Amino acid sequence: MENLHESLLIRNVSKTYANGVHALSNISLTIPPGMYGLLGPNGAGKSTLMRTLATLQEPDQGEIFLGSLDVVNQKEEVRQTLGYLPQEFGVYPKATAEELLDYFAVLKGITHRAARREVTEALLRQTNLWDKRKQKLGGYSGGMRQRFGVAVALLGNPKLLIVDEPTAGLDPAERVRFLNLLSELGENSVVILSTHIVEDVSELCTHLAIINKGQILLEAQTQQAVGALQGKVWRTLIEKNKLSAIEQEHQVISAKLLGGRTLVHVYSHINPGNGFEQVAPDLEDVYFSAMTGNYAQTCQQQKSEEVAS
Ligand SMILES: Nc1ncnc2c1ncn2[C@@H]1O[C@H](COP(=O)(O)OP(=O)(O)OP(=O)(O)O)[C@@H](O)[C@H]1O
Repeated sequence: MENLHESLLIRNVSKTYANGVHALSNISLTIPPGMYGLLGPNGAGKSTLMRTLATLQEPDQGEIFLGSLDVVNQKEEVRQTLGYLPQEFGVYPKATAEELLDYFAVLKGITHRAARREVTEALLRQTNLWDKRKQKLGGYSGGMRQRFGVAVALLGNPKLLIVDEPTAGLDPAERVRFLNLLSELGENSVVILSTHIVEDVSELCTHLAIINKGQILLEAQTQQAVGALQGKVWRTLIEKNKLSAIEQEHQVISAKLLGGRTLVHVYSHINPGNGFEQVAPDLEDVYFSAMTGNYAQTCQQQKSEEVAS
């Protein structure tokens, strides 16, 4: 069993906005220490959940516990141990990284000057910004700004670190640097990475949840989720105009352009024939299978096979 007294427990959380959008419908998740991926398309409800966990908005109903802390009713205590890197992270362009981090450290309650110098130096080194500490933030690249955001979020050694869509807009090299930084973060705190980019989760997160239209479609260990599709994913490369025929005959997981043709992945318990070949499943197959409802079918089938044996 996971370490529940260090975990983040989300129980039956719902949120409906004034315009009637059900952003979260009865969400329950158990998030253990370590890297956890919350994966879903635009509008799925990820930011609503992240802002709720970050005590910036309230759910209509439900409970959230970080260890023994009640996140909904003990906001101040939670904020003492929370790091949050929002989707839009604004910085003061005229301040240097060193100045602004020092300022945020004061706000976080690190009032002793020597202690503050030690903490800010350690964080600027950890985020690989030490050499750029005297540069104004207005001149930082997107990736450097995101890493500075992590330095701010890590002030005070948070037990809960929330990172909302961090790699959107980063170039490939900056993205890799940023993901490497996240992967080095302690295993003792809960780190939630909210994203619509499947590779971010597959490269980093031991556990994940897939969310769509305010509902959790899947909550699993990443490796196990991929393993459950073993032997059930088949691919073929076709001309684009054959896709609708394939869609009528098979359960299509995904279809994407590859060198002018269309690479199709389908879900099937048996060899679909017709030039399909079996392919080792990956997290993208899990994601699209969950989105199309095929993943739930896999789990149902596995359960009935277990009962039968
Ligand atoms: N303040 C708000 N008022 C009304 N509706 C909102 C508000 N914030 C979000 N929504 C709606 O709630 C749903 C979930 O939005 P949310 O931003 O949580 O999703 P998301 O998964 O983070 O998507 P994105 O990646 O596009 O930010 C969407 O339909 C969105 O339009």
